[in-house]
Amino acid sequence: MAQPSSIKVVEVCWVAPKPSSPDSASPDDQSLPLTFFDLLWLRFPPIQRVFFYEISSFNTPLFFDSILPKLKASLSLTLQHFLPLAGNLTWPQDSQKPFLSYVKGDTLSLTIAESDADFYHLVSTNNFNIEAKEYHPLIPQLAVSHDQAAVMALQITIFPHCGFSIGSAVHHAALDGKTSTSFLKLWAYLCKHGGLSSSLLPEPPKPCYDRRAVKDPAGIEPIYLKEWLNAGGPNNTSLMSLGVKEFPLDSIRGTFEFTRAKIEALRQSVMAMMAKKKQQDHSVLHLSTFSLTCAYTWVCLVKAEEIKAEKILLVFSADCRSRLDPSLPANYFGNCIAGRGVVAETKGLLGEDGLFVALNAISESIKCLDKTFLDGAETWVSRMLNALQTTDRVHSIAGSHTFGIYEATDFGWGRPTKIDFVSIDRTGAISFSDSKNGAGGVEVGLVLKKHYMEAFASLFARGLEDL
Ligand SMILES: CC(C)(COP(=O)(O)OP(=O)(O)OC[C@H]1O[C@@H](n2cnc3c(N)ncnc32)[C@H](O)[C@@H]1OP(=O)(O)O)[C@@H](O)C(=O)NCCC(=O)NCCSC(=O)CC(=O)O
Repeated sequence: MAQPSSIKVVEVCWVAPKPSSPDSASPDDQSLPLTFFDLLWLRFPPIQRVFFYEISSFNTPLFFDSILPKLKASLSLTLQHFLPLAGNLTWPQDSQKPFLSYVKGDTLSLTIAESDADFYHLVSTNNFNIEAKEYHPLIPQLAVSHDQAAVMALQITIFPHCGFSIGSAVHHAALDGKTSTSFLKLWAYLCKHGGLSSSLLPEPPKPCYDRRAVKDPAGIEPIYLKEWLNAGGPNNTSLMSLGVKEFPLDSIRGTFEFTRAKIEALRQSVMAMMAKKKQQDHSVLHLSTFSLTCAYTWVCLVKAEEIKAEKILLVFSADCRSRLDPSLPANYFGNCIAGRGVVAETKGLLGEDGLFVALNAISESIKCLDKTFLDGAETWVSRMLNALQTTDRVHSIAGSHTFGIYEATDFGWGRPTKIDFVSIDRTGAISFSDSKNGAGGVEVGLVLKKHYMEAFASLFARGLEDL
């Protein structure tokens, strides 16, 4: 394990969105209602991520004289298009429901810190000795009170002679993974290209704030509001996060890669398995990159954790932007995801055909998505609140390999050396992203107790070797 390290806050900056014209002092106020997709996450703790950048000629004067001014100026320009991120989620006493609000003068909190931790230890991927808590000092606090919560906070941490990290904390009621990734993509693009459009690379799209297209004929919104108002006391309009189970303190982080070749080999082996079983209709399984990598990871995890329960639940999100009728644009700002619960018998997952069992369950859920993605949506908040109170292990997926996060977060000093989903140590989720090594690979991240991580690592590697 690493030596204890210390972190020093150098400065807390308040970054304002850049005015759209030199004459205006700051952008106009903006208020945005929450849809039922947003309200689902109202009292969910922040989503936390960290991005590490290694720079060969890095030194502290270079950071303060050149890198930081560019990061700040491009952040201010990006916020011009993402005003709610500089604002707050608020629930005034006289308002029936909370909403997002940006008012003139609102700013985003950007903390600048310096760490003496071993950068190379923090970015290592195959030693399985990064304690989950070692990333916590790299993440800023998101200011939350009963009636107001910051939407986003950022922290840039310098590692002298090595590079820096960018840590983010984001309120999930304001935006989902697709929108938060689009913010990072635009920030990185504007920083790299000095705020100018590049003729070679198109500028990432700006967000769309039109919420009229999100229809709620089933009246899900009042159901969610009632659930939240009754959570933790009657008529409770508090925005404070509800207690989430902490993961054991001795948990460690692990990152695992599926190369494109291994994903293909996995697909071929499943098809061969199906042929052997004389199930000629290959179309019954949805053999996408996601379902294959998700099923494989799930089976390894159930085996590694020696799950004893009779059945085990896996929850993943489906992006509904293109699934709604009429559809929402891909750049729709906010939340537009539906939770999908998949249940499988633990015995089946642990058996010889475990991968097949997992794939079957995941495929079924994905195949009927277009018709049923909002079925049971009225119970999502109550189910989430129940899940918070049970001790049962639920496996879930955070992020998506389709977001292309490694590829699009080069701020001008190269792609990230490592990206991690810090908050999975609280949620116990499996994080998904594109692979650091690119080429169509997928990276999954986990936080587990050390002996489970070692078991998982061995199962993961052995299974792929055998393909
Ligand atoms: C439900 C799904 C997971 C199912 O994924 P699948 O890949 O199995 O299924 P799919 O129908 O999307 O795609 C099937 C195959 O078609 C391809 N495909 C799909 N759409 C395509 C398009 N428009 N053009 C070209 N190809 C396309 C896919 O690449 C895949 O091929 P191939 O086999 O090559 O792959 C996904 O559709 C989805 O919604 N993903 C986004 C989930 C998400 O938003 N997560 C973040 C939650 S928020 C969160 O977690 C917090 C945070 O991140 O901050």
